[in-house]
Amino acid sequence: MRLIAHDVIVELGSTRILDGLSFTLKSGTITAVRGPSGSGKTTLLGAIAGSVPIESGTIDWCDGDQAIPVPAGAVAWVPQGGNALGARTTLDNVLVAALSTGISDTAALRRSIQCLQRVDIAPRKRNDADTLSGGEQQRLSFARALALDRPLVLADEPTAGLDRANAENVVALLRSLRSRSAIVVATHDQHLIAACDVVVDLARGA
Ligand SMILES: Nc1ncnc2c1ncn2[C@@H]1O[C@H](COP(=O)(O)OP(=O)(O)OP(=O)(O)O)[C@@H](O)[C@H]1O
Repeated sequence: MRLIAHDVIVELGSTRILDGLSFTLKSGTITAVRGPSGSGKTTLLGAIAGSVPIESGTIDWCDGDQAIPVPAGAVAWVPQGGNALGARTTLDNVLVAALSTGISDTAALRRSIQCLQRVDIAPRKRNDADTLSGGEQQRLSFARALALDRPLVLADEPTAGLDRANAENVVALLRSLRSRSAIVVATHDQHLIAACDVVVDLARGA
């Protein structure tokens, strides 16, 4: 799978946020989108995911000879600061994602436990998500993304606010996901950038 962006322009209100971006992402790679605060990193992830409308240009999902708009069902989004339902258990949070893929209840439970083990928070599975630490919540977001099992993973500042050990865990997790997905991270973190295969530099949306 390749994702090809050509001359992408995004305007929000009267401001041009992305100004003619072109790049290619490939399955099996981790791409870092790097740039100063306000340069448009989150906006770019949103444009790829389809949640931010594009003024002009194209973002195509290419599988074999076919080029189509990025299917909503292809994207797993790991938002900055996590996306847990705080008053539900850690397991429920992952289960919701697993069940949304259409697998059976039994398979969803099995997959959810595996995903929690993979991010090393299975011992907290019965605890409400809002009792998890910041690092654990970040890992829970990844567990949800893993449970969705999608070919494109978009992670917004996945190591922000984490100590070095937790940030290293996230980097290891991203690298292990790489074999099955294309991964894009918006980040300022030099350690994470060093672990990526491709770096897209953004400055004032270009
Ligand atoms: N809905 C909106 N309407 C107008 N401007 C917006 C809107 N959303 C974002 N912006 C502006 O677009 C620019 C890019 O924002 P974006 O969040 O993509 O930057 P970023 O590089 O991810 O920043 P950070 O590193 O601080 O998270 C910023 O100047 C922001 O204020």
